[in-house]
Amino acid sequence: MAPELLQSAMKPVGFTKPATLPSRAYVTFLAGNGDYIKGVVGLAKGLRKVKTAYPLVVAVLPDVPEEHRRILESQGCLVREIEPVYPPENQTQFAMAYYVINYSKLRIWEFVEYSKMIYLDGDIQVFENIDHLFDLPDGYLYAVMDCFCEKTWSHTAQYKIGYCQQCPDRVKWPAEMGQPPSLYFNAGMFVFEPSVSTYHDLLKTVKITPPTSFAEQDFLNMYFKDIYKPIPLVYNLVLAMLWRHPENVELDEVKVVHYCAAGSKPWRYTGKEENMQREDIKMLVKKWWDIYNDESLDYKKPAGDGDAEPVKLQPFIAALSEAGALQYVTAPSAA
Ligand SMILES: O=c1ccn([C@@H]2O[C@H](COP(=O)(O)OP(=O)(O)O)[C@@H](O)[C@H]2O)c(=O)[nH]1
Ligand SMILES: OC[C@H]1O[C@H](O[C@@H]2[C@@H](O)[C@H](O)[C@@H](O)[C@H](O)[C@@H]2O)[C@H](O)[C@@H](O)[C@H]1O
Ligand SMILES: [Mn+2]
Repeated sequence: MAPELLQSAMKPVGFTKPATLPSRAYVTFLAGNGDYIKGVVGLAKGLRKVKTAYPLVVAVLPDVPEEHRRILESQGCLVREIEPVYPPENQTQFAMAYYVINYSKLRIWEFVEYSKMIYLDGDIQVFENIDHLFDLPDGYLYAVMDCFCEKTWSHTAQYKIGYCQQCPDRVKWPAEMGQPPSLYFNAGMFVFEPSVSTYHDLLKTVKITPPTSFAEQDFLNMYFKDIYKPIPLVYNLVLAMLWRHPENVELDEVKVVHYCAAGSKPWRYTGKEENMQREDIKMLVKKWWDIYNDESLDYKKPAGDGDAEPVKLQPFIAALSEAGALQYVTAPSAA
């Protein structure tokens, strides 16, 4: 090999990382300048604790302040700004007034640099690794079935007759009311495949779909009705299941907890609302705080992350020096 070639071969070349992006990622959604940032930081640390192999993308609305975005980046999150999505003008009373902003979740279908993503609400915590869900067969949307028993459902026919898909035999769906409702998922957690065509069709459809009380959750259930596949509730424990369907819950088996019951958001927990003094709720809120407060789970930028990774030259240099090799100079470290 010509000397000058040898020379260049010995510099710690800018060993660029492979161009391929991870084709899988977790994604969550953050709006406003309020305290949901704590939920997302907790989620980022929880995913790190379970040693997920994939990054966490945070889709942020323009109203998320720079300071919060920096906090998320300091926790290793990939922050992506999205534009809001508004439902058509409507007189609908959403179950919670702020649900209108949740339509903006639909923007995550445009994150097509990822072939498959797992969406998680910011009020979710992952206590056991669920990376295996990325290996579920393509072509479906996977999510956990919701429960219709909370007061938030009091406007619905199923609530009025006491029907819930979690226990379809307790109160059977009356034949005179036609078919029972299709299986309905909680939109706080789902496995999906970003797609430009689906994204555009979602946005086109949302513009002509009258909004309903559970906002984008109702919309997503309607839109994906034919490809929705239920997965076990261990992947998204909607807390109300603990008092509405305890027979369906094996708490020790639960991998993902969704703090969606009124008063259960750990970062603003007071214990005053109904069911919030339950021992299992207090235990789950403490589990969330233990992760949130664990500094050992803070993101540590890998040494030389993002810089050129010097090629390991020592063995090569040793061999050359034995062969009475030419004088050489190593380039300064990139660090
Ligand atoms: O002020 C808000 C309200 C909601 N969210 C995001 O929207 C998700 C859905 O709202 P929420 O979890 O409160 O609905 P729930 O599951 O409690 O019905 C949250 O988890 C957050 O990721 C947010 O970032 N800021
Ligand atoms: O915007 C609508 C929201 O609807 C869902 O929350 C509901 C649902 O879980 C009900 O079953 C509960 O009774 C209720 O408490 C809870 O808020 C999703 O968790 C959330 O991500 C979001 O889609
Ligand atoms: Mn939620």
